[in-house]
Amino acid sequence: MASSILRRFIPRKTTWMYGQRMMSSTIDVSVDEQTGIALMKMKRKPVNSLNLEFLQDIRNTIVTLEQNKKCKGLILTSDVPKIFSAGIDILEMYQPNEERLHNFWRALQDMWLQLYMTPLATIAAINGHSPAGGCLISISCDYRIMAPNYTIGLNETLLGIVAPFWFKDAMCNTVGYRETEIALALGKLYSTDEALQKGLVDEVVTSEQIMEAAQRKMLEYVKIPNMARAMSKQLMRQETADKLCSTQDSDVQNFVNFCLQDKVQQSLGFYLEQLKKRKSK
Ligand SMILES: CC/C=C\C/C=C\CCCC/C=C/C(=O)SCCNC(=O)CCNC(=O)[C@H](O)C(C)(C)COP(=O)(O)OP(=O)(O)OC[C@H]1O[C@@H](n2cnc3c(N)ncnc32)[C@H](O)[C@@H]1OP(=O)(O)O
Repeated sequence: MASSILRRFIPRKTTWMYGQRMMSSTIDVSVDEQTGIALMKMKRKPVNSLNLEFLQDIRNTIVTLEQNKKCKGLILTSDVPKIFSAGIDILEMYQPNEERLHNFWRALQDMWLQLYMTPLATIAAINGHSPAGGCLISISCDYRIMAPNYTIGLNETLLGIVAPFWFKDAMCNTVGYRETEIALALGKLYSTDEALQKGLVDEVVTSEQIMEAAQRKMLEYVKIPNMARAMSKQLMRQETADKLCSTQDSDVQNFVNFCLQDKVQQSLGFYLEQLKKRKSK
């Protein structure tokens, strides 16, 4: 179902499959062939930040699961305590190698297109903080369950950078135009309760209950006739995905030009310093 455009790039082969288990250094995946449900745990320590190779691994895993005839649904969660994903690895954008920067953004686009449009049913079990790119992964799933006392949102402006149009579109599709406008301007990180209230997440359960809740909800999804469910998702999302598909090259170039500006580099350097200072307090 994912359009042929999404399959133009062959992902790196760094994920190994042992029967119903797939492993890479950053991802652990198991598939329950009885239920058709796969569980993907992100484990790029310390904070599941998204660098080039991790993004390729995530996409590669989704492609492999799509090819598994027995797999119908995917639950995404984190193996890192208290952090779902800290978003993009800021070190990919700070003082970058230009060629790698191109490849990095392309990998982010490709991962997003694969996840957003996958015919698999997807549930994010958000068991930790989920800023920026972490929020993007969450809102690209079909359903979100979050544990209490964490934060989620598109906080890019706090770093002196701007969420690209496709982050904005995915957010708008989730919480609506006005809420997105406010959220992006303020770089708003929502508490779990606020996120539930605004519809950024669909359900809140304790950390202890989150996997069970995700499994329960996923059983509802995989019970629906597969093709009908996948086509209804395509109906809702294709237009948004096509907007990026038709402008991928210029989006990479805009990102690279934006990142290489002195002002942006200064902001990123400052933000990284703040992160380190906060830690030493
Ligand atoms: C014209 C426009 C065109 C195109 C668009 C232009 C621009 C592009 C925009 C790109 C979109 C960006 C998306 C993003 O995802 S940006 C990243 C945003 N992420 C964050 O702001 C999160 C920052 N991190 C935190 O808030 C905390 O770390 C967190 C996740 C709450 C965890 O807290 P804690 O458990 O206390 O852990 P530490 O803070 O001590 O962190 C441990 C360790 O990890 C480092 N780190 C944290 N986050 C990141 C990160 N995102 N990237 C890289 N490194 C990170 C942190 O510095 C610590 O490092 P140390 O070496 O000190 O151990």
